[in-house]
Amino acid sequence: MADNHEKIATYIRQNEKYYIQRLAEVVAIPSVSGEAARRPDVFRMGEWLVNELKRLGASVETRAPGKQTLEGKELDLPPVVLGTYGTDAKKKTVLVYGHYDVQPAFKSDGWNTDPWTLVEDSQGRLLGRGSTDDKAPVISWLWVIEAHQKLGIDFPVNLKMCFEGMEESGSEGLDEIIYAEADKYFKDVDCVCISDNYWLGVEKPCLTYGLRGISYFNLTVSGPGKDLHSGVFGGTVHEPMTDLITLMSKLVTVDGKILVPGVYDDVAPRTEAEDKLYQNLAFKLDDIHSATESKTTIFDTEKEVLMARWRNPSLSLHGIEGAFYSPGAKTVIPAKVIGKFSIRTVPNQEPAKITELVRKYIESEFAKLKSKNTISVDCGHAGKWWVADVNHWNYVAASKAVQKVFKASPDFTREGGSIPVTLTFQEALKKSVLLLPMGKSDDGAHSINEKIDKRNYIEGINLLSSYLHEVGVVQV
Ligand SMILES: C[C@H](N)C(=O)N[C@@H](Cc1c[nH]cn1)C(=O)O
Ligand SMILES: [Zn+2]
Ligand SMILES: [Zn+2]
Repeated sequence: MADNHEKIATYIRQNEKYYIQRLAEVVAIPSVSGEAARRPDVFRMGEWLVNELKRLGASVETRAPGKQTLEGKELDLPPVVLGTYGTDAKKKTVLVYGHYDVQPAFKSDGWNTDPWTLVEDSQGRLLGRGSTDDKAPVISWLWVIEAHQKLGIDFPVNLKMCFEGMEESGSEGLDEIIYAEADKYFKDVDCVCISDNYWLGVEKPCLTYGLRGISYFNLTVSGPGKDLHSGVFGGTVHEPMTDLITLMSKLVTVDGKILVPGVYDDVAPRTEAEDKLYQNLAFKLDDIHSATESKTTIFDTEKEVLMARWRNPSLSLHGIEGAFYSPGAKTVIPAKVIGKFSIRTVPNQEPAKITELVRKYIESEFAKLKSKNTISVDCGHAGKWWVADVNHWNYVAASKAVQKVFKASPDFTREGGSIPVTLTFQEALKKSVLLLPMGKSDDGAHSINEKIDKRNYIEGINLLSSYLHEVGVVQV
């Protein structure tokens, strides 16, 4: 196996240009799940995966998750792509998951280059929307298959792949498919691996065993029957924006404390064992300063920053639909505005309870305004937090793979982001789920100038391959 590891690693390094060119191909497909106009591109990206899987000899099935209403239009949800490579009863079966949709991106947001054209800069960074989240990790599974074929090396496991196109928009319909297929398509799965998050810092690889959940809210304030002239009607009507901004200002303090009563009640108390976890991690305040390109952190110690990210809930205000936001000076009173905010949830918070607390609080604050406008509060999508057992052989195998590829033992980390399907896999399949990130903390996922470092991409392919080989030799 040692020889195979070296052979594969050498082959992958030699084919760096090919892998970059293939990444450029998929970055050029603007598969934004959150924009109705981009839905055909999400489908196109799904088809790209289907075709590549077929080219590599995998058997491919798709599942249609149904329909959704977005921007007033009824749209088909993009397919869940299911690929199977190998069905040898003597081998372990590894299920890998990733998503082929991406966050929106506009050059005018502040990108230095066109978000849909992969650009390699002088520092070896591969810039483009979806480069790190999650296109490079998803296609890397394909390159692992291809490298084995080119080298004539026996594939170490049976691989089942599940790629979805709605992760950035709440994974609509996916849970139902996983539960329905638990005893069918996913029947023989022994463990699950997801590559869709980031190293804690920029130097050291990590394995991730926990995620926060997310409850995403829409707070709608409606008033006049149409947008109004502020010179004619300003001061005469209750303005939806004024109500909305008043309500949104009551959700969270400037230092991140959530103001919704009861929201902290179910947060798990800290333990001594947990306190020790924060020691000796490869994480410095400089890492968050470079990742945020600022020194705007609320906390001044690494431990407080990590606790805020991993084990405490947070509430972020994201935007206002219907508000005037363009350059210029339009003197409008918007008739209806929708405030968007989300709460990242942690053990042992329950999404249903969080929704009720938020609704009750906003309604009581709105009543105090004595406005004649109307409001509605709804939770657009919610996914639960997840924590895994790091002593499982799945983690041991991944740890050995990291050691082989990076000559370092990984940190064990939790993550502030959310991948709700992680918990679904754990609960529906009753198997260990591992997060094996490829990218770094400063990759700028969801932000402008998103990138993955060339080294992380290329060695990431190696890492996924080594991980499969380590799983292949596990005796249980
Ligand atoms: C961690 C993962 N790569 C990610 O970015 N997840 C998103 C999921 C999401 C949920 N609602 C919208 N997007 C995230 O954590 O924001
Ligand atoms: Zn992602
Ligand atoms: Zn994402």
